Amino acid sequence: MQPSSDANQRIARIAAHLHPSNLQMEGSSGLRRADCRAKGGAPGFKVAILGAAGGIGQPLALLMKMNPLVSVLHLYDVVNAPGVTADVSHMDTGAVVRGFLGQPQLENALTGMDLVIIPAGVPRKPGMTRDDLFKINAGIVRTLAEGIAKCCPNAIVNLISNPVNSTVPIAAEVFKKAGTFDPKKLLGVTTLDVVRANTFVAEVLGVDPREVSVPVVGGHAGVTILPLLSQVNPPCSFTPEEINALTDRIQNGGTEVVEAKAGAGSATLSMAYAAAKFAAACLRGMRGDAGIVECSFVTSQVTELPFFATKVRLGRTGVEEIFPLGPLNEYERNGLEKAKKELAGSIQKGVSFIRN
Ligand SMILES: NC(=O)c1ccc[n+]([C@@H]2O[C@H](COP(=O)([O-])OP(=O)(O)OC[C@H]3O[C@@H](n4cnc5c(N)ncnc54)[C@H](O)[C@@H]3O)[C@@H](O)[C@H]2O)c1
Ligand SMILES: O=C(O)C[C@H](O)C(=O)O
Repeated sequence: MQPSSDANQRIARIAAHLHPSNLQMEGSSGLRRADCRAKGGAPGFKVAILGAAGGIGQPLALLMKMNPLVSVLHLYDVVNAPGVTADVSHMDTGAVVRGFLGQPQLENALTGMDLVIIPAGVPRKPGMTRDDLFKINAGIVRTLAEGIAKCCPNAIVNLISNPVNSTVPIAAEVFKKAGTFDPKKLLGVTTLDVVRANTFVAEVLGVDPREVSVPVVGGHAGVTILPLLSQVNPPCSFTPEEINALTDRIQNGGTEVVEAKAGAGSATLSMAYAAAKFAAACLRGMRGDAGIVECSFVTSQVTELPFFATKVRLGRTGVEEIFPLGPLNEYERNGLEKAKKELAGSIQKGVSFIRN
C-alpha cells in the first residue's frame, strides 16, 4: 500500500529535521514549524537566554525548557547556538525552542520576549577578581542591553554577567539613554549567594537546606556579599567563630569554585540552578502569584546607594516592593559599612562606562 499524502507529509517533516540547516534556527523551516506549535500551544511566557551556549547558559536552557510557565525559549549566543538548540529542543516538554546565532540575529532573538536572562560574558580564572572581568563584560552587557531597549523594552531582565555590581548600573544607564528604563524590571541575580548561604548554614545546623532561608544583602562580590545570619529562618543562633567562618565562606563561595576548577571557569551548575530558581520566581510573580520574595540587586532606596540587594517582592510588573534591611547586629552593621564603600565604587564605574 502507498502511504497517504498525510503520512508523506509527516515523514517529510521528520526527515527535514535530520538536515543540520533545518534545525529550529532563525531562518530555517524548522523554525517556521515551531512557530505554528507556539501559536497553538499552552499559554505561557516567552523567555530568552543570552549566552545560552556557555557554561551557565546550557544547563540554564535545560532547566528553563523544563519550566511549565515557559511557552517559547529563545537561545542566543555568538557561538554554538545551533547545537545547544538542537539538543534542548528534543526534550519532551512544552516550550518551543528557537536558536539565534551571532549579532545579526540578536534583534529577532529578543523581539516579543517577556523575560530575558543574561549569562553572557567571560568567567574568572584563579587569582582574578570579578572586577577584572569588567573590561570585556561591560561592552557585552552594553550591546545586549541596547538590543533589549530596542526590541523588548518591557521585558523583565535577569542579569547574571559579572561584575554584577557594575553590569546592573551599565544596563540601567543604557535603558535610561534609550528612554526605556523601568527600575522594577532590571534585576541583578544574587540568588547563588542565598543558595550557598542556605547550604552552608544548613550544614552547620545539621538540617535540610530546603528548610533554611538566609537573607543575603548588599551586592555580588567579596565583602559586598553580606549574609544576615541574625535573620536566618527558622530562627537560630551561632557562636562568634561560626559567624566569622560562615560569613567568610559565603563571601568567598565563588572563589572556592574558581580555585577548584583550576582555570576551567567559575560556578556554572549551581549558578544555572540559582538562575532557574530566580527566573521561576519572576515568572510566578508575572503570572500574579502572591507572596513571591527573593533577594536581588536592584534600584533601591534602602541605603544611600542607587543600587542594593535586599529581599524584594516580585509581581506582575517585576519588583513590586523592596523590603528594608531589618534589625542588624553590630557585626552586620560593620559589614554593611564595608559593603557600601566597595559597592559605591563599583556602581560608579558602571555608570561612568556609559555616561563618559
Ligand atoms: N551572578 C552570579 O552569581 C554569577 C555566577 C556565576 C557566573 N557568573 C558570571 O556569568 C558569566 C558567564 O559565565 P559562564 O561560566 O557561563 O561563562 P562561559 O564562558 O562558559 O559562557 C559565556 C557565554 O557567553 C557567550 N558570549 C560572549 N559574548 C557574547 C555576546 N556578545 N552575546 C552573547 N553571548 C556572548 C560566550 O560565547 C559563551 O557561550 C561570567 O561573567 C561569570 O562571571 C555570575
Ligand atoms: O565567582 C565568580 O567569579 C562567579 C560567580 O560570581 C560566583 O559567585 O560563583
